[in-house]
Amino acid sequence: MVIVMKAKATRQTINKITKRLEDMSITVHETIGSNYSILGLIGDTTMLSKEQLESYDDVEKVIRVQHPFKLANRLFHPEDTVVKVGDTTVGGDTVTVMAGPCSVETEEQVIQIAMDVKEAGATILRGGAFKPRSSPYSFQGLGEEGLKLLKKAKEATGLPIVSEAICLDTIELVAEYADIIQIGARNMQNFALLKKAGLTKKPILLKRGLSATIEEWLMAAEYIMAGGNKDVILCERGIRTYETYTRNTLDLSAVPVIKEISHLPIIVDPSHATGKWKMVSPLSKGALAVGADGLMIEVHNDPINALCDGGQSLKPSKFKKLMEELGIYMN
Ligand SMILES: O=C[C@H](O)[C@H](O)COP(=O)(O)O
Ligand SMILES: C=C(OP(=O)(O)O)C(=O)O
Repeated sequence: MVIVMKAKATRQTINKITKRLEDMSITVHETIGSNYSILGLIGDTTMLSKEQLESYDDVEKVIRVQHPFKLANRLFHPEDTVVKVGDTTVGGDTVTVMAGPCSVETEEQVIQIAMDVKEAGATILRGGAFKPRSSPYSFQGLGEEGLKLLKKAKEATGLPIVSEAICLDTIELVAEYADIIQIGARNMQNFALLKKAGLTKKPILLKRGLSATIEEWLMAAEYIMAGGNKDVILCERGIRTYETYTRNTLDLSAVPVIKEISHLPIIVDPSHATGKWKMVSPLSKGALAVGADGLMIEVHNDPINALCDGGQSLKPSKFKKLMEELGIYMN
C-alpha cells in the first residue's frame, strides 16, 4: 500500500500516521518530494482501510498494491487448489462437469436425470432442495425430502451431490446429505452464512453474487477460508448488466482473472448466466476455452413442465451431445 501525502502535510501528521502503522507491525518507508511525500507500507496491509486512511486531511490518496484477500490469494499459495469430492476432484488438470435439475421434484425425475448425466460423463449431480426464489409464490423446493431424494440418486449412480444451503437454519442439514454445499449468488455476501460454511467440513461451491466484483467475490471466499474451510470452488454464473437479452451477462473474463490472482478452482454455470438453453452449448465451450475447471449445467427430462428454470435446462439428449462435442463423452 502507498500513501500519498499532500504537499502541505505537516511533520506531525506524517509521524502520527507512521506511528499508528508501526503499532500494527507495518514498516513505513518515507520518500520526501517537493510536491508530495510518499509513505510506502511493507507488511500485512489487508486489515487497513483505504477509506479510513484517506479521511486524514493531509492524505492526498491511498493506493492499494496488494489484494485485500490473503488465503484465496495466489501470491501466498502459488499452486492450484484441487478440491476432492468423493472419488472425483475439482481443479488442477481435470474438467469437472456438475449437472442435474435446477430443483429436485420427484424420485423418478432426479434418479432418471442422475443416470442420464452420469452416462454422458458428468461426475457430480446438482439439484436444489432449498430454492432461493424471487417470488414467495414460486416453488420453494422440497426441503429435506429433496435432500433424501438426492441421496437416493447418489446411491443409484454413485455420483456425489451438490445442493444449495440458503440459510443458517438449514446449512447443517444440507451438509449431512450433500458432498458439496452450494452458496448461491443471492447469498454471496450473507456473511453469517459464509462464516458458518467456514466451519463445515464439506467443500463449498461459492457462486458469484448478482452484481459482485471479482474482489468482493474473493473476499466472500476469504470469509469461508478464514473459518478453516479451505475447500472453496468458485462459480461464475453471470452478473447484472444493462443487457436484457440474456438473464445475466456471463463474465468469461473472470476465469483468467481468477486464475491469475487466486489458486481456487473456478467453474462456469452457463445455464443461470443466460437463462436460455440454446446458449448453454456455445458458452460451455467458451468457458473451457478460457480455462475454466469445469461447468455446472442444468438438465431436465421435461423442461417445459419443470418447476423452476425449465427455459435454461437442457434435455438429456442435448446434454449428451454437448458432452460429446466437449470431448468428455466418448462413444
Ligand atoms: O435456481 C435458482 C433460482 O432459484 C432460480 O434461478 C430461480 O429464480 P427465480 O425465482 O427468479 O425464477
Ligand atoms: C440458485 C442457483 O443459482 P444462482 O445462485 O447462480 O442463481 C442454482 O444454481 O440453483
